[in-house]
Amino acid sequence: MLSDLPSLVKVAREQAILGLYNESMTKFEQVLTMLTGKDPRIQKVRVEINEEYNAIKKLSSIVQRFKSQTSYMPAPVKANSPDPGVFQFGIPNPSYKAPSDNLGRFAAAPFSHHEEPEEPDSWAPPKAPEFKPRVPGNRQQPKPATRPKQPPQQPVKKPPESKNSRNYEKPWRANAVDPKAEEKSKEQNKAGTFLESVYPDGTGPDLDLIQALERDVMEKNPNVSFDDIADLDDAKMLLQEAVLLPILMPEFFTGIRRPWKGILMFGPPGTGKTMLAKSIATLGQTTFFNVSASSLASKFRGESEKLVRLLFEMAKFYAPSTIFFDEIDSLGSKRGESNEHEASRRVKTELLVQMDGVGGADDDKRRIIVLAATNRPWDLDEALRRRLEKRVYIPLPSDKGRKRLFDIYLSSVNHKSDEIEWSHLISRTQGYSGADIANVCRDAAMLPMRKKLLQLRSQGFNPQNIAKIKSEVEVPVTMEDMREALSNVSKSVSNDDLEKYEFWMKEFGST
Ligand SMILES: Nc1ncnc2c1ncn2[C@@H]1O[C@H](COP(=O)(O)OP(=O)(O)OP(=O)(O)O)[C@@H](O)[C@H]1O
Repeated sequence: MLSDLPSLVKVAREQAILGLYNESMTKFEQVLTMLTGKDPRIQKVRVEINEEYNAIKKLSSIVQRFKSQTSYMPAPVKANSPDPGVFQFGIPNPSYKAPSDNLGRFAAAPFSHHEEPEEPDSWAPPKAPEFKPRVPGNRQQPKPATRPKQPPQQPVKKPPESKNSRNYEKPWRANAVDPKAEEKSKEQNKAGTFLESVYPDGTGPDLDLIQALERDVMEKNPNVSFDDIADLDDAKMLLQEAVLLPILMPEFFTGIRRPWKGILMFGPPGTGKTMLAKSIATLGQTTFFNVSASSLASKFRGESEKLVRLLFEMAKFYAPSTIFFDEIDSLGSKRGESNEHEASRRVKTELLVQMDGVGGADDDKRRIIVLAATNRPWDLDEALRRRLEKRVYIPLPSDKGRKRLFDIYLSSVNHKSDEIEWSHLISRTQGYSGADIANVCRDAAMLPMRKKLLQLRSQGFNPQNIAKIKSEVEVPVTMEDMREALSNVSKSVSNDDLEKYEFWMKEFGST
């Protein structure tokens, strides 16, 4: 991971030189996020990069301020104007709003605990004069016609090789980061949390995002086994081969045999795609990150790209990891308002960049598995589809699968297995998804209680009456209950949709 830093810093500097400050700052932010750990050498580099970042930030805000002058309406120059020559920008447009820092919170106070005076011997950004727009009231006070003073040009000196000066080449020299020490500090970091490694002093600008990821997205142990999932033998086999083997025998999966960048599970809703992702994470003993792609673009609006970046950083930290994007199509398709679309476009771009890094030469990158699921594969953005190299169809359960589903879901309730007409249930539930069958079983298991409650209706629902029926509701589920439940719960997938899945599978699917 650290091996990418020199090139990233180089690009960031070049962008700064070209005046692409926002792009440059984004790169520097990336670098700062990567510079984690308590190793004093890494921290030293971090401080130096942070200084460089702050200098560019300052420069950027000065430029922003200059740009904002274009929002001023040119004022008619009066012949007897008391102050004709100071500024030619005229009267401020009342609707004008100062441009907010479009970098958001990340740039608001990023890693800025090391504000130091700039050192001219290393890298002194040219200082532009501070521009203060005039307010109309100021026109009364005449001022001499003058241009804002330019600061004296500072000669750019070659950085001396002294111990205390900042030399931007130094950190990336071979001996700057000792690989062994890096490995060790990595191990030390792994003892703690990602948050501790990013913010050793417990606070930082992205604290809330990292906490949200750790709280809502990360599951250390999803605890779902293949046995909990009915049917889907082909999908299980394919996922084992595509996901688990590269973790277990990484030396084999190199070159053309490199692991897949991402795996897409597509098919009707409620067929066990999420369960499969969890079971793969459990089997490979990986940390599981369960991300709802639709909430990425809405809930974390404005911060979604950063969230994606942090997500992959976190996944590397806790590697081996499985990142599961549910409803991945929501990142590809256009939706409603224009700003919403823009937000999802940006987050998708970041996702593509991050996915390109998965499976690379870096050990941690190899041990990240990206799984995604969708019920609408035809809505998937092409670029995303290309990265999701393996595309697995998760169909409705077969006859055998439906029998297994009934076994799984009725096993937790008392039922008379001999009296149940299994063949009728199996044929009657043709076209039902796993989730539909779970609903049938739940409904059947609730029926005895519902019937009792109906009897109670006339007497009223009070604690005494409820206590009376408690023992009476624990009766076995019968075939009659199953029939009734079947008439209450319909299938949720249409035949038209099934045809669409088959068609898409033929066109883009993998076997
Ligand atoms: N093959 C299966 N084996 C066991 N349970 C299943 C199976 N398929 C679906 N289920 C049941 O359906 C519920 C929903 O499954 P899951 O969330 O994995 O489906 P999904 O395909 O991810 O659905 P969606 O596309 O709507 O997100 C599960 O909690 C489980 O109760």
